Amino acid sequence: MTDPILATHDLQKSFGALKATDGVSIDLLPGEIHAVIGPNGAGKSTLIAQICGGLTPDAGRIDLLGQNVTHTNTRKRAKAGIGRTFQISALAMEDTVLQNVLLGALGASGSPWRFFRPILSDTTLRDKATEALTRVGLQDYAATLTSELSHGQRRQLEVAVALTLKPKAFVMDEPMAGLGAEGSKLLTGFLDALRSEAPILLVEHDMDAVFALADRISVLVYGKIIETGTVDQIRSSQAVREAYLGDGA
Ligand SMILES: Nc1ncnc2c1ncn2[C@@H]1O[C@H](COP(=O)(O)OP(=O)(O)OP(=O)(O)O)[C@@H](O)[C@H]1O
Repeated sequence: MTDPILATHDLQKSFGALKATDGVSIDLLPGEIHAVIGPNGAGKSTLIAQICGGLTPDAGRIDLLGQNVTHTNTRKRAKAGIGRTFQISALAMEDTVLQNVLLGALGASGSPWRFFRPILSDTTLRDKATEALTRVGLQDYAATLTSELSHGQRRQLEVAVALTLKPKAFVMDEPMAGLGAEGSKLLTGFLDALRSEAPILLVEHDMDAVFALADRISVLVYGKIIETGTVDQIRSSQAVREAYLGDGA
Protein backbone atom coordinates (compact mmCIF):
# COMPACT_ATOMS: atom_id res chain seq x y z
CA MET A 1 0.00 0.00 0.00
CA THR A 2 1.18 3.54 -0.76
CA ASP A 3 2.33 5.49 2.29
CA PRO A 4 0.27 8.62 2.89
CA ILE A 5 1.98 12.01 2.70
CA LEU A 6 -0.23 13.35 5.50
CA ALA A 7 -2.39 11.46 7.98
CA THR A 8 -4.39 12.10 11.13
CA HIS A 9 -5.11 9.28 13.58
CA ASP A 10 -8.13 9.40 15.87
CA LEU A 11 -7.93 13.16 16.27
CA GLN A 12 -10.05 14.66 19.05
CA LYS A 13 -10.84 18.29 19.87
CA SER A 14 -13.59 19.62 22.12
CA PHE A 15 -14.74 23.13 22.92
CA GLY A 16 -16.38 22.68 26.32
CA ALA A 17 -18.99 19.96 25.88
CA LEU A 18 -18.92 20.23 22.06
CA LYS A 19 -16.85 17.58 20.26
CA ALA A 20 -15.78 19.55 17.18
CA THR A 21 -13.40 16.76 16.08
CA ASP A 22 -14.53 13.35 17.21
CA GLY A 23 -12.03 10.65 16.28
CA VAL A 24 -11.02 11.83 12.81
CA SER A 25 -8.61 9.61 10.86
CA ILE A 26 -7.98 10.88 7.36
CA ASP A 27 -5.07 10.51 4.95
CA LEU A 28 -3.71 12.16 1.84
CA LEU A 29 -1.98 9.99 -0.75
CA PRO A 30 0.64 11.10 -3.31
CA GLY A 31 -0.87 12.86 -6.33
CA GLU A 32 -4.45 12.95 -5.07
CA ILE A 33 -7.01 15.60 -4.24
CA HIS A 34 -8.88 14.51 -1.12
CA ALA A 35 -11.87 16.76 -0.45
CA VAL A 36 -13.46 17.23 2.97
CA ILE A 37 -17.08 18.27 2.77
CA GLY A 38 -19.77 18.70 5.39
CA PRO A 39 -22.48 21.09 6.53
CA ASN A 40 -21.75 24.36 8.34
CA GLY A 41 -20.33 23.70 11.80
CA ALA A 42 -19.32 20.11 10.94
CA GLY A 43 -15.75 20.77 12.12
CA LYS A 44 -13.88 21.30 8.84
CA SER A 45 -12.03 24.48 9.90
CA THR A 46 -11.24 22.96 13.30
CA LEU A 47 -9.70 19.94 11.56
CA ILE A 48 -7.62 22.09 9.21
CA ALA A 49 -6.41 24.25 12.11
CA GLN A 50 -5.14 21.15 13.91
CA ILE A 51 -3.42 19.84 10.78
CA CYS A 52 -1.69 23.17 10.17
CA GLY A 53 -0.77 23.80 13.81
CA GLY A 54 -3.10 26.65 14.82
CA LEU A 55 -5.01 24.42 17.28
CA THR A 56 -3.65 21.64 19.47
CA PRO A 57 -5.69 18.43 19.48
CA ASP A 58 -6.85 17.02 22.82
CA ALA A 59 -5.81 13.56 21.65
CA GLY A 60 -4.70 11.73 18.51
CA ARG A 61 -1.77 12.14 16.14
CA ILE A 62 -0.84 13.96 12.93
CA ASP A 63 1.91 12.51 10.72
CA LEU A 64 3.65 14.22 7.83
CA LEU A 65 5.75 11.82 5.73
CA GLY A 66 5.60 9.36 8.61
CA GLN A 67 6.92 11.88 11.15
CA ASN A 68 4.77 12.82 14.12
CA VAL A 69 4.17 16.61 13.87
CA THR A 70 1.26 16.81 16.35
CA HIS A 71 3.16 19.11 18.68
CA THR A 72 5.27 20.96 16.11
CA ASN A 73 4.46 24.66 15.79
CA THR A 74 2.82 26.13 12.67
CA ARG A 75 6.00 27.64 11.26
CA LYS A 76 8.03 24.45 11.63
CA ARG A 77 5.15 22.45 10.18
CA ALA A 78 5.09 24.75 7.16
CA LYS A 79 8.85 24.31 6.73
CA ALA A 80 8.41 20.53 7.06
CA GLY A 81 6.06 20.64 4.06
CA ILE A 82 2.48 21.56 4.92
CA GLY A 83 1.56 24.27 2.40
CA ARG A 84 -1.52 26.10 3.56
CA THR A 85 -3.55 28.54 1.55
CA PHE A 86 -5.89 30.66 3.57
CA GLN A 87 -9.63 31.17 3.61
CA ILE A 88 -8.92 34.86 4.19
CA SER A 89 -6.03 36.01 2.09
CA ALA A 90 -2.81 36.95 3.86
CA LEU A 91 -1.43 38.79 0.81
CA ALA A 92 -0.17 42.38 1.06
CA MET A 93 -2.47 44.15 -1.42
CA GLU A 94 -0.32 47.28 -1.71
CA ASP A 95 2.77 45.26 -2.67
CA THR A 96 3.54 43.86 -6.11
CA VAL A 97 2.99 40.24 -7.01
CA LEU A 98 6.76 39.61 -6.98
CA GLN A 99 7.18 41.29 -3.58
CA ASN A 100 4.53 39.00 -2.07
CA VAL A 101 6.30 35.91 -3.33
CA LEU A 102 9.70 37.27 -2.24
CA LEU A 103 8.39 37.72 1.28
CA GLY A 104 7.24 34.10 1.22
CA ALA A 105 10.63 32.96 -0.07
CA LEU A 106 12.32 35.07 2.58
CA GLY A 107 10.28 33.39 5.31
CA ALA A 108 11.22 30.03 3.80
CA SER A 109 14.92 30.90 3.97
CA GLY A 110 14.53 31.00 7.76
CA SER A 111 16.89 33.97 8.08
CA PRO A 112 14.99 36.88 9.62
CA TRP A 113 18.10 39.08 9.62
CA ARG A 114 17.93 39.10 5.84
CA PHE A 115 15.20 41.71 6.26
CA PHE A 116 18.09 44.15 6.58
CA ARG A 117 19.28 43.36 3.08
CA PRO A 118 17.49 44.61 -0.02
CA ILE A 119 15.50 41.54 -0.97
CA LEU A 120 14.70 42.70 -4.49
CA SER A 121 18.40 42.44 -5.37
CA ASP A 122 18.89 39.02 -3.75
CA THR A 123 19.23 36.89 -6.88
CA THR A 124 18.72 33.51 -5.13
CA LEU A 125 15.46 34.70 -3.61
CA ARG A 126 14.40 36.36 -6.87
CA ASP A 127 15.05 33.15 -8.80
CA LYS A 128 12.98 31.15 -6.32
CA ALA A 129 10.16 33.68 -6.46
CA THR A 130 10.19 33.92 -10.26
CA GLU A 131 10.17 30.13 -10.57
CA ALA A 132 7.12 29.94 -8.26
CA LEU A 133 5.33 32.65 -10.27
CA THR A 134 6.05 30.82 -13.52
CA ARG A 135 4.70 27.58 -12.08
CA VAL A 136 1.34 29.22 -11.33
CA GLY A 137 1.24 31.12 -14.64
CA LEU A 138 1.66 34.61 -13.16
CA GLN A 139 5.12 35.35 -14.58
CA ASP A 140 3.79 38.28 -16.63
CA TYR A 141 2.29 39.91 -13.52
CA ALA A 142 5.46 40.21 -11.40
CA ALA A 143 5.34 44.03 -11.36
CA THR A 144 1.55 44.27 -11.01
CA LEU A 145 0.07 45.50 -7.75
CA THR A 146 -1.61 42.60 -5.96
CA SER A 147 -4.74 44.72 -5.50
CA GLU A 148 -5.10 44.77 -9.31
CA LEU A 149 -5.30 40.97 -9.63
CA SER A 150 -8.63 39.18 -9.96
CA HIS A 151 -9.75 37.03 -7.02
CA GLY A 152 -8.76 33.91 -8.93
CA GLN A 153 -5.29 35.28 -9.69
CA ARG A 154 -4.87 36.07 -5.98
CA ARG A 155 -5.58 32.42 -5.18
CA GLN A 156 -2.88 31.48 -7.72
CA LEU A 157 -0.54 33.96 -6.05
CA GLU A 158 -1.23 32.38 -2.65
CA VAL A 159 -0.25 29.05 -4.15
CA ALA A 160 2.96 30.63 -5.52
CA VAL A 161 3.78 31.90 -2.01
CA ALA A 162 3.13 28.39 -0.65
CA LEU A 163 5.32 26.87 -3.41
CA THR A 164 8.39 28.75 -2.18
CA LEU A 165 8.28 26.46 0.87
CA LYS A 166 8.41 23.38 -1.40
CA PRO A 167 5.29 21.85 0.13
CA LYS A 168 4.85 18.10 0.36
CA ALA A 169 1.08 18.57 0.81
CA PHE A 170 -1.29 21.46 0.20
CA VAL A 171 -4.07 22.19 2.68
CA MET A 172 -6.71 24.46 1.15
CA ASP A 173 -9.58 26.05 3.00
CA GLU A 174 -12.31 27.06 0.57
CA PRO A 175 -10.19 28.28 -2.35
CA MET A 176 -13.33 28.88 -4.46
CA ALA A 177 -14.89 31.26 -1.91
CA GLY A 178 -15.62 34.67 -3.43
CA LEU A 179 -15.01 33.52 -7.02
CA GLY A 180 -17.74 33.73 -9.63
CA ALA A 181 -18.65 30.79 -11.86
CA GLU A 182 -15.95 31.67 -14.40
CA GLY A 183 -13.28 32.17 -11.71
CA SER A 184 -14.18 28.84 -10.09
CA LYS A 185 -13.86 27.09 -13.42
CA LEU A 186 -10.41 28.58 -14.07
CA LEU A 187 -9.19 27.77 -10.55
CA THR A 188 -10.57 24.23 -10.87
CA GLY A 189 -8.37 23.72 -13.94
CA PHE A 190 -5.40 25.17 -12.09
CA LEU A 191 -5.86 22.92 -9.02
CA ASP A 192 -6.34 19.91 -11.27
CA ALA A 193 -2.82 20.43 -12.63
CA LEU A 194 -1.36 21.36 -9.24
CA ARG A 195 -1.98 17.90 -7.76
CA SER A 196 1.09 16.61 -9.62
CA GLU A 197 3.18 19.13 -7.63
CA ALA A 198 1.85 17.96 -4.26
CA PRO A 199 -1.40 16.31 -3.14
CA ILE A 200 -4.18 18.59 -1.92
CA LEU A 201 -6.44 18.28 1.12
CA LEU A 202 -9.33 20.43 -0.01
CA VAL A 203 -12.08 21.85 2.18
CA GLU A 204 -14.64 23.28 -0.20
CA HIS A 205 -18.35 24.12 -0.26
CA ASP A 206 -18.48 24.42 -4.06
CA MET A 207 -19.76 20.95 -4.99
CA ASP A 208 -19.16 21.41 -8.72
CA ALA A 209 -15.48 21.97 -7.97
CA VAL A 210 -15.36 19.07 -5.48
CA PHE A 211 -17.02 16.65 -7.85
CA ALA A 212 -14.78 17.78 -10.74
CA LEU A 213 -11.53 17.53 -8.77
CA ALA A 214 -11.66 15.01 -5.96
CA ASP A 215 -10.11 11.57 -6.20
CA ARG A 216 -11.65 10.86 -2.81
CA ILE A 217 -14.17 12.69 -0.65
CA SER A 218 -14.58 12.44 3.12
CA VAL A 219 -17.87 13.59 4.58
CA LEU A 220 -17.66 15.20 8.00
CA VAL A 221 -20.81 15.51 10.12
CA TYR A 222 -20.79 16.63 13.76
CA GLY A 223 -17.02 16.11 14.03
CA LYS A 224 -17.04 12.55 12.64
CA ILE A 225 -16.19 11.24 9.17
CA ILE A 226 -19.30 9.29 8.19
CA GLU A 227 -17.92 8.09 4.86
CA THR A 228 -14.83 8.26 2.62
CA GLY A 229 -15.05 7.27 -1.03
CA THR A 230 -14.81 8.22 -4.68
CA VAL A 231 -17.15 10.84 -6.16
CA ASP A 232 -19.48 8.10 -7.40
CA GLN A 233 -19.47 6.31 -4.04
CA ILE A 234 -20.28 9.52 -2.16
CA ARG A 235 -22.96 10.56 -4.65
CA SER A 236 -24.70 7.21 -4.28
CA SER A 237 -24.24 6.76 -0.52
CA GLN A 238 -27.54 6.59 1.32
CA ALA A 239 -25.87 7.62 4.61
CA VAL A 240 -24.43 10.76 2.99
CA ARG A 241 -27.73 11.63 1.33
CA GLU A 242 -29.56 11.37 4.62
CA ALA A 243 -26.96 13.16 6.73
CA TYR A 244 -25.82 15.84 4.39
CA LEU A 245 -26.90 16.16 0.80
CA GLY A 246 -30.59 15.81 1.68
CA ASP A 247 -32.70 12.96 0.40
CA GLY A 248 -33.66 14.79 -2.79
CA ALA A 249 -29.99 15.23 -3.81
N1 LIG B 1 -12.84 28.51 19.28
C1 LIG B 1 -14.02 27.91 19.42
N2 LIG B 1 -14.69 27.94 20.59
C2 LIG B 1 -15.87 27.31 20.73
N3 LIG B 1 -16.51 26.64 19.75
C3 LIG B 1 -15.89 26.59 18.55
C4 LIG B 1 -14.63 27.22 18.32
N4 LIG B 1 -14.28 27.00 17.02
C5 LIG B 1 -15.28 26.26 16.48
N5 LIG B 1 -16.23 26.02 17.38
C6 LIG B 1 -17.45 25.22 17.17
O1 LIG B 1 -17.02 23.95 16.69
C7 LIG B 1 -17.92 23.47 15.68
C8 LIG B 1 -17.15 23.22 14.40
O2 LIG B 1 -16.80 24.49 13.83
P1 LIG B 1 -15.95 24.64 12.49
O3 LIG B 1 -15.75 26.10 12.26
O4 LIG B 1 -14.74 23.79 12.57
O5 LIG B 1 -16.97 24.04 11.41
P2 LIG B 1 -16.89 24.14 9.82
O6 LIG B 1 -17.27 22.80 9.30
O7 LIG B 1 -15.58 24.67 9.39
O8 LIG B 1 -18.05 25.18 9.49
P3 LIG B 1 -18.18 26.19 8.22
O9 LIG B 1 -18.47 25.32 7.03
O10 LIG B 1 -19.37 27.03 8.59
O11 LIG B 1 -16.91 26.97 8.10
C9 LIG B 1 -19.02 24.52 15.54
O12 LIG B 1 -20.11 24.11 16.33
C10 LIG B 1 -18.37 25.78 16.10
O13 LIG B 1 -19.35 26.63 16.64
